[in-house]
Amino acid sequence: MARPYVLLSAAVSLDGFLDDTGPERLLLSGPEDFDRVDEVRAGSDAILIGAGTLRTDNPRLLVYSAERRAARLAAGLPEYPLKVTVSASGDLDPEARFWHTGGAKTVYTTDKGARRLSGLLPADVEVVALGPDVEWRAVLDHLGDVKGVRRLMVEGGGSVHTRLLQQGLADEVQLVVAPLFVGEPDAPRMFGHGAYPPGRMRLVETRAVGDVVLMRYVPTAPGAGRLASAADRRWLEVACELAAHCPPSETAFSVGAVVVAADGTELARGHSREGGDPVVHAEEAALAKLDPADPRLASATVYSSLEPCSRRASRPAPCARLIIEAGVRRVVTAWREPDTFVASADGNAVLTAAGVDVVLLPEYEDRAKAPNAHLLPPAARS
Ligand SMILES: NC(=O)C1=CN([C@@H]2O[C@H](COP(=O)(O)OP(=O)(O)OC[C@H]3O[C@@H](n4cnc5c(N)ncnc54)[C@H](OP(=O)(O)O)[C@@H]3O)[C@@H](O)[C@H]2O)C=CC1
Ligand SMILES: Nc1c(N[C@@H]2O[C@H](COP(=O)(O)O)[C@@H](O)[C@H]2O)[nH]c(=O)[nH]c1=O
Repeated sequence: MARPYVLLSAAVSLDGFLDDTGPERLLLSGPEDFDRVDEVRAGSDAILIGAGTLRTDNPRLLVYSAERRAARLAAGLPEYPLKVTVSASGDLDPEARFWHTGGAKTVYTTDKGARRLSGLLPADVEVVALGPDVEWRAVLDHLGDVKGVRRLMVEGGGSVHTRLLQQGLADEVQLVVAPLFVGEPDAPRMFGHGAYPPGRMRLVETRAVGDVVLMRYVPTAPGAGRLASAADRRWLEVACELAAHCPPSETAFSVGAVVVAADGTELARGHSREGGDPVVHAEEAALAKLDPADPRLASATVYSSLEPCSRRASRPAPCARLIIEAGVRRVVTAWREPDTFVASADGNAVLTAAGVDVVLLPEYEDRAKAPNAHLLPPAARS
């Protein structure tokens, strides 16, 4: 399962609105920013909007620069990214410009919505019925697994942005603030009410683009239970990067680990053989940096590039036990331990039996394996 990277993109007024209540679409971006948006579109495999935006804005959602379209073709990509919309009701105007411009189009809808749309839309539009409801995880899984979308740009509107962020499914927010006011209480906002991931997002870039300011944020708060969030993927990537920086060894794995509080604060990180200790494991090194009485451990997540060990010769306590004793209730890992040093390692099962939620994200397995390729038989290296 390879879910796409999900980038939320929008422009808001200084008082936080996405649009006004007038009949015309409010242009918040200036020419320079619309050109930047065009560039982001050209770098995406698909562009998604909610049915509300389709009905209100009647957008085309094209890549307007001929050079960018030519570059896509030269790279072996379709001239235009796939256009995607999501509608529970199936209340979509077949005359809308969305259907009659650009390249391929897909609609995600309910079984009921699909019945309503049957025979209405142009024949080349794919209608995907996802059951009684449209679950965002199902949409993203279908886009990744079936449509081969790796990078998805979401261009609103407010309901779609809100749901994706609240469900922990947004990998990045690109928000532009435009120097004007809307001042209408009923105008749509970028984000609505409800429960958002806790804590602070991480600011990764600010840039003036003409008279607007672009801010790029990435999520930090781990997911909950056995469902993986976008932030989980980012932290697991950090663990895999740490694994790549371990002192090399012929007799032990290179592993990276990060301990992250529920609000997205990094509590500690560690890697194999850290600090000149030839046998220390990544999770052990990270947990050793924390006060065992730290109250944040009970709701923290441990990210480890390799399944935590359940048996070891070098030290009495395996990492699965250290994690359980630390009071941590959630572990995210990329790679099940192979039989290289221990037969039938079962750290994930030990953790699960102790009530810890274990999330395995096999799409990161190759990254976790990379610094360990010399320890694996050729067939198991990727
Ligand atoms: N300034 C900017 O950058 C942008 C501004 N906008 C503005 O935003 C406004 C539109 O926002 P909004 O009204 O919130 O509409 P949205 O575009 O967010 O679409 C909401 C609709 O999407 C469908 N939908 C969303 N989630 C689901 C789900 N889980 N299951 C099923 N269907 C789902 C529903 O369609 P259905 O009702 O058919 O069931 C729902 O009504 C417009 O005024 C537009 O101009 C939009 C984009 C960018
Ligand atoms: N108004 C607004 C945006 N609106 C987005 O652009 C879509 C229309 O694109 P197009 O069909 O190419 O004209 C529209 O439906 C909505 O998703 N985007 C922005 O970056 N800045 C803006 O100020």
